[in-house]
Amino acid sequence: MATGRDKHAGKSLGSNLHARIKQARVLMVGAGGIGCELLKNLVLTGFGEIHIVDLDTIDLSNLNRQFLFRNEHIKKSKALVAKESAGRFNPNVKIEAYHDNIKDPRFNVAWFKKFDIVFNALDNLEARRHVNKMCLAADVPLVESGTTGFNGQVQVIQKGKTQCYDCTPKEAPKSFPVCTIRSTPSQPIHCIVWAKSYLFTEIFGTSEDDAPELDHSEDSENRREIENLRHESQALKRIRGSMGSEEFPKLIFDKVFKEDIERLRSMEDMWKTRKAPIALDFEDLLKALPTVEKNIAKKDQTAWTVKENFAVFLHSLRRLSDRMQETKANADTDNSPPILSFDKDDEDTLDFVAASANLRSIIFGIEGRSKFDIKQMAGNIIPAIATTNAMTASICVLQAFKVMRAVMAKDELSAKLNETQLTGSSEESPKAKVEAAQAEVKTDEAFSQKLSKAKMVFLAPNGTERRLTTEGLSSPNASCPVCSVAQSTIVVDASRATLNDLVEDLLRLQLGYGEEFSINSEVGLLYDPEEDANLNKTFAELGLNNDASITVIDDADEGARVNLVLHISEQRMGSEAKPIDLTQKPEIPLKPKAATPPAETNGDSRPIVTNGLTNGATNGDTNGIKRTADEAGLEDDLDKKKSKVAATPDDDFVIVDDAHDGIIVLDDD
Ligand SMILES: Nc1ncnc2c1ncn2[C@@H]1O[C@H](COP(=O)(O)OP(=O)(O)OP(=O)(O)O)[C@@H](O)[C@H]1O
Ligand SMILES: [Zn+2]
Repeated sequence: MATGRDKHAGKSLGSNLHARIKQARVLMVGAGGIGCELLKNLVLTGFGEIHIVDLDTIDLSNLNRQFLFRNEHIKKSKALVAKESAGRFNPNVKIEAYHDNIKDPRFNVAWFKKFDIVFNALDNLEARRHVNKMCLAADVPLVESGTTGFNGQVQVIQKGKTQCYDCTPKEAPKSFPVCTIRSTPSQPIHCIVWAKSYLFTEIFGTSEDDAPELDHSEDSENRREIENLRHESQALKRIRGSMGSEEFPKLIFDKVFKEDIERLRSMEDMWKTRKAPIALDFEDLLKALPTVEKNIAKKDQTAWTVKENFAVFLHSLRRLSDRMQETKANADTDNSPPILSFDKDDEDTLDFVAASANLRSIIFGIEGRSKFDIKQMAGNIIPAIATTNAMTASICVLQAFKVMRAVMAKDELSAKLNETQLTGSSEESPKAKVEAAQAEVKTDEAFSQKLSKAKMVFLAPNGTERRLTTEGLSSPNASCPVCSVAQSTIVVDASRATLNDLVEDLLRLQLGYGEEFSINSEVGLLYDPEEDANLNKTFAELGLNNDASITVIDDADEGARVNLVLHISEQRMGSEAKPIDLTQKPEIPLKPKAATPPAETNGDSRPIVTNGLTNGATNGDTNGIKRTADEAGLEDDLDKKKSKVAATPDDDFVIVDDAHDGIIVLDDD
């Protein structure tokens, strides 16, 4: 029976679920904006054992919303400080913290299997995808979440039952064609990307070729200009050599704000339907310099005039050049040449990018932006909102309750099954076997039925009918390259087994693969019919060690099977034993014939959230009319809850403010 600190949680959840939660072992990946809120919720609800992984240290800019962190924690590990701060809320909870990347090999499939449930509180696509894969491989439920500004999203993922994170394609971060940026800007963002990813990097960094914002694909419009632009960059690089000299600022200025502009302007075709750019004059602006306020760079809320931008440009260029010269002087001669990189929180780099972007905007007749706005745009900052994070984190926990109910249903039936087996006459009897199979099906059904109460939840800005909207969980996408795959484990003696053993013995002979297939590892292609250079290399030579996985892609024209993921378990085997073998022969279904139509794309690293009305319309909540209890799956517990809210709460939540014991059960239908 729940007492003391557990009383309310115990009453809200019902004693069975509450007791199970106390036994639960959970993993939380990411201890940032959502993570801090989530950890507090998990600890206060009474989840028994919580493991936290975060690779980062605390930054000043985290403190406004990551409330487990204080000034004195800056530069310390997020995971360790989060553990320390949240641990004080409930001494009964065991917390383990790891200051590490979740992709580290020590967090392998066996390690993931230890958890009843995993929560993602991450900020990037790559890590989200990795955890998604690990949870699929370990068959552990995952609660995935993300926020952007006022938008939030929570998704429950369970192998074989629901869509996984990769069932819907995700868009790569937004990029711009290189010609828009370099030749025909029309919006402030184009000039900001130019200043940050081209001008700044050409003068102080490595080449622009690496900038993700620039799309170098040579379509018909791009191709014409790209060659010229290469010449321009090379000329700029030559000027870079004169950094530190008196004439350096003028050389740069004349190059990018005068000569390049005049060259562009001379291409008359380009300006038939666009306003032609007007070059700036260094000497004219220099004359106006004495009239510019000294601390203009500090005024970050208003758009500066042309002479103010010029002043900030000159001043920041000098500061950055001095920094470069200084690093160069102190640099070890063996090391690669010093570079600076743009950082929105580095005042010198921000001033330079803001002033250069605005000067270019003026040239192209585009509206200038304040330094404050440019900081947001150049840093790709969508303001993180503490309230959105808090609401999203609480929805994660509400969804986790539903997952835990499903887990309980599974536990219960498995326990019964074990009992029957123990008391049964003979384990080998056909009757016992049939009973065991039936019980397994029943367990799976009970699990699925409970899990189907979980929802995909969207948090959208005001102005829609409801701030929170939900959608039932969809079944896995049959063509998903990540979850609609067959999986198996292979035991490998890495020093003896070659790729050829895998191809010939295991895949062709044992699993019946034909000629057309390829094998990929995390680092890329290992084998296909044209790429046989690795065949004689051993697993050890190919860097395929314990816990690595490889994917076999069947490319047969007819009857191709779904991708096969093979997890490697390294073992030393005697020289007479096969150096590579399957632990169990996997069933590999055929690929579905018709591809499912592409689902809605889901934004960049954090999910873009569909707006509330759309969701409402697709999930039966048409025009804000509330679904009936039956539609919402509440049929049998609505009455129970009305009479006595917390005594035996079962599946869904309805808002019932019970005057007798003051407990509010939340509506998340
Ligand atoms: N591969 C990873 N392994 C472990 N932790 C990760 C990994 N990738 C990201 N994280 C962590 O996920 C958290 C995400 O939190 P959040 O979105 O609030 O970002 P932030 O860096 O704290 O803030 P902001 O990006 O807004 O400045 C961060 O603490 C980050 O360190
Ligand atoms: Zn999937």
